[in-house]
Amino acid sequence: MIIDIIGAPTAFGQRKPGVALGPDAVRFCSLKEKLEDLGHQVNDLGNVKGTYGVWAGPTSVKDDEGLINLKEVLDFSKVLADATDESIEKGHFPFIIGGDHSLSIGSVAGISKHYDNLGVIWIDAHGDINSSLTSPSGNIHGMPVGVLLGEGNEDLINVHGDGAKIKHENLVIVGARDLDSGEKAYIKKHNIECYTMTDIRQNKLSNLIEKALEKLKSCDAIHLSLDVDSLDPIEMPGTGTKVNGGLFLAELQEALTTLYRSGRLVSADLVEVNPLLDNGNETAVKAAELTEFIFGKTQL
Ligand SMILES: NC(=[NH2+])NCCC[C@H](N)C(=O)O
Ligand SMILES: [Mn+2]
Ligand SMILES: [Mn+2]
Repeated sequence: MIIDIIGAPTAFGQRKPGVALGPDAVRFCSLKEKLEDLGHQVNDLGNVKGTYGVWAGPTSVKDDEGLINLKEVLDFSKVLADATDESIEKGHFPFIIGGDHSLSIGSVAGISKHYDNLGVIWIDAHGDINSSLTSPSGNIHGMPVGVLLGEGNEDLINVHGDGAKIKHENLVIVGARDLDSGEKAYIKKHNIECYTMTDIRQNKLSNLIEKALEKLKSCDAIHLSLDVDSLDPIEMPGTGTKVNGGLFLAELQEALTTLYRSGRLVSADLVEVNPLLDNGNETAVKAAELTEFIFGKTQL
């Protein structure tokens, strides 16, 4: 396939410095060469730039709805949506490296324009399914799934086309272990497919990915959104909202192999690598290794 690497160095969706350095930290792990070795053609499109630069900084402000850095997130989302839309339009596979998880508002908006029934597999310790009404923090990186489902701030919902970008039945959350009370209620109310860490320990991750693919069988394409905090902090120390009791690298590699073999992925985000919180560059190195499995690496 033809892969477009799109760096999305946004930090506006949260309040810890460093996550905007994620795209370069991952790309510097010979990412392009690694994917070329797997037989793909790879275009590194560099980093997307919003009007407000990359640093949220201490000037972050809450608006009336309690959202932090709304205008910056909105601006970045629009620019990124144009980039992913264009990549899909060309028949390429956009691979977006973050940056914080608010970037998925834009990346998925651009991709979803091309499909009637885009499925999303969201691998994350968190649900990211808050809205301004339920968010405990005001950080928009805790809200992208909510926004994509059509909840919360209208301007965010209407990025790159009016209204919701995905349907409740086309979403599967995997690896959840730190859901806010409003998120738990929302997931139950809308009957959203959600595999917690307990489910994963009882059933095995790759089996649950098979189940997710079955659940999404009527989708015309699938987008993967991979938050590195889905992995245990022992594996991924360099990320801003760590939660103990997470995935191990080997089981996620196996699950990504299952996803790759399905042939149904059309796009993916890899988010929340923060080099300033890392041990050396360990998290970015492992993120680059995981990326190889998204694109078909085998161990034999
Ligand atoms: N993409 C992430 N790391 N999200 C963390 C969200 C944490 C918390 N649920 C919040 O809404 O503030
Ligand atoms: Mn997330
Ligand atoms: Mn997370």
